[in-house]
Amino acid sequence: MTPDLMAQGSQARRQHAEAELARQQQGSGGRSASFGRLLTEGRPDFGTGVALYLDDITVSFDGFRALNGLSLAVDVGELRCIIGPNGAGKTTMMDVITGKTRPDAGTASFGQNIDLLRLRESEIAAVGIGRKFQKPTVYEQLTVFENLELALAGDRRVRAALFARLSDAQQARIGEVLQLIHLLPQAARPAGLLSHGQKQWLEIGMLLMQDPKLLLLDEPVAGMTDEETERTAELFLSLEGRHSLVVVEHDMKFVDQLTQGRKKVTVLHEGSVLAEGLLSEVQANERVVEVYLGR
Ligand SMILES: Nc1ncnc2c1ncn2[C@@H]1O[C@H](COP(=O)(O)OP(=O)(O)OP(=O)(O)O)[C@@H](O)[C@H]1O
Repeated sequence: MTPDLMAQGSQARRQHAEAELARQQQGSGGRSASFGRLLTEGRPDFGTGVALYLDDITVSFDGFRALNGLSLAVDVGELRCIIGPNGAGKTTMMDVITGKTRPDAGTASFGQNIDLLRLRESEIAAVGIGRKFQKPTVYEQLTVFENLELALAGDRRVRAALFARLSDAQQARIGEVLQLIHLLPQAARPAGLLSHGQKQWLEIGMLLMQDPKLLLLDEPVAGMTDEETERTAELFLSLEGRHSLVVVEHDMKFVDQLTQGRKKVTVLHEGSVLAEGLLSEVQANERVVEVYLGR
């Protein structure tokens, strides 16, 4: 291509871009509307008040249905506890939401616009879904503060994150999270010296550094003392509203602390929802009692 043609081409592109921008500013539809959608791609639209929506999800492992027509909706800011006997499909459900397992059928969306089944695991984390596994995975040699600092980098590139200078806003955010997870006095301690419960809080803090809109927590109080369990309930209650939380848990005392006698609990069994309602209601449900007692 001659320099003249190149210049004409770049001028034409600039004119096209300017015209596109002008059309957008006038609020006209057509191409500008789709251009607008392109720009907001990746941000969940919570306009309907629903954060997570699973519909008729089926996952089979060698013909065995770990999830069998599972449908579930979690509202924006809601704290939802999921209970169910061993093998009910709770972990598989988390795996589907985070892109680790692809279902054979069904739909899964984040907000009303993000199709989770089309995204990779890293993309799902990037749109605002954080997952906490049962076992804490913190950097034992690094201090509590450094662990949170690393989490700011998102992809946990250790060297790059530790050598980058923190802005005032980032330092303030780390301070806020330290306070929230009750680890401010431990900020300079190596994470390896923390108790099991404190490590769990630190990992939750690391997730919070990314400000996820939805947090998935798998048996967060397993192995904690009663006091640590109570503090964890307080922490989750303080997150409710600002984040949606899905908590998979076997400890009914903890579920009771979280639901405060007024929040909905979901019972999974054999890969689908067996019952939904207040904890007292589902505990009185005969079918729920049967599956827990294995009759
Ligand atoms: N990769 C896999 N291959 C074969 N079967 C699997 C696989 N993953 C899960 N399953 C089976 O699917 C069913 C649901 O498992 P899942 O781990 O989701 O249950 P769960 O409710 O999380 O159980 P738990 O409370 O014991 O953690 C179980 O019967 C399990 O053995």
